[in-house]
Amino acid sequence: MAPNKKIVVADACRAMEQYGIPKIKTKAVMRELLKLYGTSWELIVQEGYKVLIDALFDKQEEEERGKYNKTIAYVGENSKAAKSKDKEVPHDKPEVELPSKRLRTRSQIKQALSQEEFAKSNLAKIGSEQKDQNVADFDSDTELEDPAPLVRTKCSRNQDELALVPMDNPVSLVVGEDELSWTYCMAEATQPPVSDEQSHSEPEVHLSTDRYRIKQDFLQEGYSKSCLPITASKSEHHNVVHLHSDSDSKVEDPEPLLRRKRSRHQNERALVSVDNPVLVDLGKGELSQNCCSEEVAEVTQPHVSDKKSPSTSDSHLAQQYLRKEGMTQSSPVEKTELSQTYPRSASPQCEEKNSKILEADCRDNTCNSDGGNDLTPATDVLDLYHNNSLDMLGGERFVDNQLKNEVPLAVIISDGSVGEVSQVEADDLKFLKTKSLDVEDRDGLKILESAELLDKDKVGSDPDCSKFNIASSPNGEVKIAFLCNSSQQSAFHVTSDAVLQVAEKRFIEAYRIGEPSFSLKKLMIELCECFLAMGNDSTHDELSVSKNLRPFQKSGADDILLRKDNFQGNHCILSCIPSEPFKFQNLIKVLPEIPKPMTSSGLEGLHCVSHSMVKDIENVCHRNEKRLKLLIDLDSIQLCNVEAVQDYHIYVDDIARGEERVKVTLENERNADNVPSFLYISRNMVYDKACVNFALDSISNEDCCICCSGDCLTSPIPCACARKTGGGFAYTPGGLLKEKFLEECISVNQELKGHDCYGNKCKAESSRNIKRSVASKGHPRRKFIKECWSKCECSKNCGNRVVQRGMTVNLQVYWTPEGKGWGLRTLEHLPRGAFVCEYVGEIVTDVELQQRYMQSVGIEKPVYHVLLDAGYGSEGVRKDEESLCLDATYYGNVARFINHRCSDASLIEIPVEVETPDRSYYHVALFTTRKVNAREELTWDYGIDFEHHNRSMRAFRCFCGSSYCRNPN
Ligand SMILES: C[S@@+](CC[C@H](N)C(=O)[O-])C[C@H]1O[C@@H](n2cnc3c(N)ncnc32)[C@H](O)[C@@H]1O
Repeated sequence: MAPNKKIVVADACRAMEQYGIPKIKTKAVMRELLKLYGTSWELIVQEGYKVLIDALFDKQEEEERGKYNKTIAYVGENSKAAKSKDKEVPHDKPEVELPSKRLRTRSQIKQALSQEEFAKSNLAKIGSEQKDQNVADFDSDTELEDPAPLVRTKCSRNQDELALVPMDNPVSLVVGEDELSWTYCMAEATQPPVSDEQSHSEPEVHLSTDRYRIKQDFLQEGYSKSCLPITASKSEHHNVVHLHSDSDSKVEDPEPLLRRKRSRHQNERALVSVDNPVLVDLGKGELSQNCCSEEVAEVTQPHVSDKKSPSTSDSHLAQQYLRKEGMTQSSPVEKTELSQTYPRSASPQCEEKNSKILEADCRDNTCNSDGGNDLTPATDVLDLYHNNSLDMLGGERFVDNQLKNEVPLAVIISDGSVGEVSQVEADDLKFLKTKSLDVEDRDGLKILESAELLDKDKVGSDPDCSKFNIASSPNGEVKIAFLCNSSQQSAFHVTSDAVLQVAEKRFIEAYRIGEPSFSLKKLMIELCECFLAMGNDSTHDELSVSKNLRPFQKSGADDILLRKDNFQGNHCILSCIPSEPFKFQNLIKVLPEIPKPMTSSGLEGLHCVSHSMVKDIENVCHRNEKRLKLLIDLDSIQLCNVEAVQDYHIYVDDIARGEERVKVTLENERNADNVPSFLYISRNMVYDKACVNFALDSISNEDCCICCSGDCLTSPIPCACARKTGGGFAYTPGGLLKEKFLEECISVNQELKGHDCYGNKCKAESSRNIKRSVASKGHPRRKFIKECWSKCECSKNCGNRVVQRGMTVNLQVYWTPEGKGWGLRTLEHLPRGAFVCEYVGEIVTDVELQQRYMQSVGIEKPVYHVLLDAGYGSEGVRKDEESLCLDATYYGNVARFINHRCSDASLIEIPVEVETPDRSYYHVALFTTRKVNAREELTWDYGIDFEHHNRSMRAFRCFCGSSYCRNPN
C-alpha cells in the first residue's frame, strides 16, 4: 500500500532541511509536483529526491531571475531617482546569489546524496524537458566547478578535522572551522565523530602512503605550477590543520623528482619523489614542530585514504625520536628552524615501490623570516631514504631537526636491488656495488652515490649479505653502515681494506680531521666488539665507543655510547650525544673466516682459503701459542687438510735454513715426538780422513771440455764430458734424463739387486765380512753421469750441469703413516727423469763409518749412510781407509729422509762425476723413475739384502707396501 501523501511531503521536507532548504519551500514545490505527477507521485521521491531537488532549484532560479529582472527594471525606471537618492537604491547589495555558487551547491548536494546514482541517473521517466535541464545542470556544474569533487571531509564543528585528500583529481581542500562553514553541506562524513578532547590533543591529517603523493615545495622562484600546493597552517584557536589548495593548479609535471625551495621563515626542505609515494603523517608533534604558516605541500595524486591511516604508529615513532632528541618542546623560534619530519613509511605498498624521500635539513639557524633562505653548502646535502634503509634504522627515520651546526653526517642510499657489480678502483673493490644516482635537481643539487660491499659468494643471490654502505654527498659528507650478524659470536672479519680506505678518506676529507690516529677499521672493530660484548654480557647496558669517534665530536660532547636499547634486532643506532654525527647500522657481517678460538674444530668446513687468509690464521695460531698445520695444495688454494695443532706440534717452513734454492718444509701431522736432529748441509763435507782430490790439476784436458762454449748440449759433436757418459749427454735440453740413459740405469740397478758391489773382489764383502748370496763376478757396471765443471770452458748455464746446481723441487719432510718414520714427499708433480736431490752427508771412510757403527750397537735406529762404491774395481781394489761413504746421520740434507721401497720406487740413485774423475768419490743423485704426483712419497730402492745383516746397513722390517717387497711385514 502506497504511503500517505502527507507523510511523503513531511519526509521530503525533512530531507531537504538537512541541506538548508526551508520546509515551506519544499512544501510549495512538492504541492506542484504532486499535481504534476498525479498518481505517479512516487517518482518524485525516487533516486534521492532528484525530481524534487531539480524542481526546487528551478523554482529558486525562477525567483532569482524574477527578482533580478525586477531589480533591473527598478533601476531603469528609477534611474533618475536613484541618481538623486543613492541611499534608496540597493545596488550595493543585490539579493541575487551568484549563479556559480548556487550551481556548485546544487551539484554538490546531488553528489552528497548519491554521486554514483546521480551520474547514472536517467530522468526520462520524468519528461524529456526536465531531463535535459537536469543533465545540462549537471554538466554545467562539472565544468564550472568541481571536476571531481571527491572530497570526503570528516567535519565536525569545534572539532579537529581529519582530511583525506582524494588523489585522482586534485581538488580544493579546505579544512577548518571557517572553511567548513563555507562548505558546510558539501562534505560527507567518512569518519566517526572525533571527540573534542581527542581532536584538540591530536590533530591529524593523514595522507595515505600508497594513495597520496605529497610533495613539499617552497614559496620561491622555481615553484612549479605543476604542483598543487597545500598550505598547511595551524589554527590560532583550534588544533586544526588548514590545508589550502589551489584548485586551479593541475598536476602537470609527471616527474618533479626533486625540488628544493626555501621558505622565508624557514630553512627546511622536504621533498618527496612523486613517483614514489610516501606517507606523510602530520601529527601534532610534527605539526607543532614542523608546520608553520608557510609550509607548502603538494598533493599530486589524490586518492581516498583508508580511514585509519597506518601512519599513527609512525607518528608515534617520530615523536619518540623527537622526545629522545629533546626536541619535543619547541619554541616559536625553533619552529622556524626545524625541518619537516618524515616518519617511517608504513605502507607495504609503499615499501614495495621503494619510495624515496628526500629530506633536506636545516643547517643554519641564522635563517630568519626576512630571508634566511640562503642555504649553506651543508644544507645542500640531501638525505635520500629508502624503505630498506629505514628498516635498517630500526624504525626511526633520520630526522634532520638539528639545531645550529648540526650537520647530519651523511646519507644512505639503498635501492634494494642488486646492482651491477663493477670494478672500482682496486681489485678488492670488485665486489663493491656502486650506485651513482647522478641525480641533479633543478637547483643543481648533486645527489648521492652509494657503495655496497657484497659478500663475494652471495653477490646477486642474497640481498641480506654482508653490506657495507658508503654514501656521500658532493660536499664530502659520508655515512657508513655495516651489517653485523650478532648470531655469530666469534671473531669478525672487517670488510676489505680497500673499501675501508675509501671510506676513511672520505671521512677525513669531510671533517678535515687532522687526527693521525684515526682509523675507520679500528672504529668498526671497536664497534663490533662492543656489540658482541653487549650481546654476551647482560651486565653491560652501555659501552663507551669514544676513542675513534672522538675526532668527530664537537667540543664538550660526551663520549659516544653504544646503548643496549639502541639495538633493535640486528640493528643498532649509535647515539652520539649531543651532535649525533653518526648513525650506525651494524652492517658488518661477522664472517667465520678467522675461527676463534683456534680449536680442532675451528676450521671444520673450511675448504678453500686464500693466501691472505692463511696468514690470518697463522697469526691467530701464533697468538694462541699454537703451531699451524695448514696443508695447501700449491696448484690451487684448495685446502687439503686443516687441523688445529697442539702446542708441541711442529711446523718448520724450511729445514734447510736457506741452504737450498728452495725451502724444505717439515710437517708433523701425526704428532711425532722424535724430532729429527741433524744439521742440514747442502754439499758433502769431508769428515776427517777421507781423501777426496778436488785439485784442478787432477782433471786432465781429456776429462773436460776446454774447447766448448755456451751450452754443450747444443753442440753437434759431443764434447769430452759427454764421451765419459758413454758418448752422449745424459740430459735433455729440458734438464731431464734422457729416456735411454734412464732405462739403462734402471735396468742395471735391477740386475744389481742382491749385488752389493762390483768386481771380483767385493769391497764390502771383505771389509764388512758380509757373506754374499750372489757372486759379484760378472755383474754389470753402473752407469755414471759426467757433468761439465769448473775446468770446462762451457757456460755455467750449460745443460750438462744439473746436479751441481742443486735441487729445485719443493719437498717436504713428513711423518709417514706406514711406520717408516720420517719420509720425504714432493709438493709438486714431477716428470720422469727429473733430478730431485742429491744424497748429501759427511764423506767418511769405511773405517770411520765402522767406528760410528760400533758406538750405536744395540740401538735401534735408522741408518743414514750410503756406500760410494759404484766405481769399485775401476781403479783397483781400495783399502778400507780409502773406501768412502756418505753418512748423513749428523750432517745431511733432505735425502736422508728418503725411505726404501723394494719395487717401483719413484727414485733411482745415479752416480754423478763432477769435480773429480776419481771414481772413489762421486755424487749420489736421485732422479725420478716415473711421474710422481704432488704429495706422493719419494722412495728409493736401497738395494739392501734383507737376509744378511751387516754393520753398515741394518736390515729392517720393510713397510714399503709394494707387492714385491723383499722383507714384508
Ligand atoms: C735413510 S733412513 C730414512 C729416514 C727414516 N725413515 C727416518 O725416520 O729418519 C733409513 C731408515 O729408515 C727406515 N726405513 C726406510 N725404509 C723403510 C721401509 N720401507 N720400511 C721400514 N723402515 C724403513 C729404516 O730404519 C732405515 O734404516
